[in-house]
Amino acid sequence: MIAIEGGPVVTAAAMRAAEQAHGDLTGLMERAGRGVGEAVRRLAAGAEVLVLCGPGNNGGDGYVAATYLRDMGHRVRVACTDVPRSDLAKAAAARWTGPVEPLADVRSAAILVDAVFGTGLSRPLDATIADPLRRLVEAASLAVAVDLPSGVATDSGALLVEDAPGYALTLALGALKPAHVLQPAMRTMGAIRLVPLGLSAHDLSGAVAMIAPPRLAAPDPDSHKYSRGMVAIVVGQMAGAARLSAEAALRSGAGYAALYGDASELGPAAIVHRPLADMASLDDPRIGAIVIGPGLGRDEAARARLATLIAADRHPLVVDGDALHLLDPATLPDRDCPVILTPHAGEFKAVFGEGSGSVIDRARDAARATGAVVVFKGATTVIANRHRAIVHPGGNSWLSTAGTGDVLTGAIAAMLAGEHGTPIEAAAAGVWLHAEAGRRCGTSFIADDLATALTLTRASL
Ligand SMILES: NC(=O)C1=CN([C@@H]2O[C@H](COP(=O)(O)OP(=O)(O)OC[C@H]3O[C@@H](n4cnc5c(N)ncnc54)[C@H](OP(=O)(O)O)[C@@H]3O)[C@@H](O)[C@H]2O)[C@@H](O)CC1
Ligand SMILES: Nc1ncnc2c1ncn2[C@@H]1O[C@H](COP(=O)(O)OP(=O)(O)O)[C@@H](O)[C@H]1O
Ligand SMILES: [K+]
Repeated sequence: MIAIEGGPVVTAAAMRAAEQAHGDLTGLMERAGRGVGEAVRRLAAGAEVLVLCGPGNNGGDGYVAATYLRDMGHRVRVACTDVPRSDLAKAAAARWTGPVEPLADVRSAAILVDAVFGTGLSRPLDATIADPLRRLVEAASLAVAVDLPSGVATDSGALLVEDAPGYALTLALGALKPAHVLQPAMRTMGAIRLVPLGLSAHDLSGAVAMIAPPRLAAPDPDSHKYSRGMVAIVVGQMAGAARLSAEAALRSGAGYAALYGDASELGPAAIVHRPLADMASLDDPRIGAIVIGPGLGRDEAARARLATLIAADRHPLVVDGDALHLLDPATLPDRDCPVILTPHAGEFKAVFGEGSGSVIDRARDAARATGAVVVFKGATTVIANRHRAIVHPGGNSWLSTAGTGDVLTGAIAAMLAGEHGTPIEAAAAGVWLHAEAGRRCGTSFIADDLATALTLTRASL
């Protein structure tokens, strides 16, 4: 089992293609089943294991794992939902010489290994499988899913079973699949670990990757406040939101954060306040990124300011909150300066409509249509540009409190202004810092605490 940070996230079809490109299908199943067997053996500590096998290759992995456990002298029983149907599963089942019990009334065991369905699940589970599976998972003291919990749709993360039971551990085979990073599937999986199968990075070269911690260097010895990145924030009707973004930008490492507009002088004294008589005030070439949207309001003045900034095309932009409701996405593709859009689900729908597929698919489609970096926020956050996507599978659900999105906007703007990588890398760095600050904040914190925590989060890198 190896770390999964930065690794690929691969759809069912791409996984099958990688398997074909590899060629040695028997070898892959051997490695998968053995990897599962080794992990289960370590965790089972001698307790009896029940392996449930389905008709396809997921079931084949189960037969290989059961055979390995038996050969190691472990107490193991096998039950099946159906006879093996794929050639690989037939060959694997033939090497299991013990009894195979029918699923319906099989006795539970302390350790349950679910190898019923993996990436080949094609429709909802019917009750003849779902009911005994749920009973056995719930009766086990440790339930382990092989590749995916049976009942989880690989590419969308949807649940194709009612009252899906919860597993302690899911052993992803070869690579993570979208369901390993998407809700509601993820909440049923317990800890997720990867069993490497030796598939080449080239064969797995999906365009979607798990987020990894950013590499953020300390300021150069000769750095000054502007070289560290200057962030300008357009203030609208609710100045508090803009202040949160400004504080987050500074605590993420920006050297200078200025609020442009009518803001009260509340908040950290380090935040600079400037009037916004006309948009020419934002022509300052030292500005590295402009934030527009947090607390902006949706009146005509706000709409005009956004349109002016987009048309001017003079600075990188981070467009959030209210500005997303005022945005005409058709104005984006021809810009030279990067644009990062940070919608939550409601804002995403307002700009791009419902879209189709998973949040990964929808974010990628939006990025392709606009040329912008799209940060689709939610329990899982997807950061996409025209060519690739980076997924943050969330973490602390206490982030669901007002103002945390404004903090994220500031963190992303700081990374963009500080030129921490390409725009998609800057956006991903901001998302990572924000989530890690959220993890450090624990429970029932407020957005102000989250902004404060960014300083120590940055220090941890
Ligand atoms: N890719 C790789 O690199 C590697 C992949 N490996 C493993 O292969 C797994 C994928 O195997 P797979 O393609 O055979 O699909 P799998 O999940 O076993 O199910 C297909 C079977 O289930 C059936 N079926 C489907 N839904 C059903 C339902 N609701 N109710 C009832 N039946 C249903 C379906 O029947 P059908 O839809 O045709 O009627 C078919 O018979 C993957 O997750 C991993 O574990 C590793 O071994 C090695 C490396
Ligand atoms: N359940 C959750 N789990 C993890 N992160 C979450 C959850 N809910 C919200 N977040 C994160 O919190 C932030 C909320 O942003 P947003 O909805 O724009 O809030 P606001 O508009 O109040 O600032 C986003 O970064 C989002 O990814
Ligand atoms: K499974």
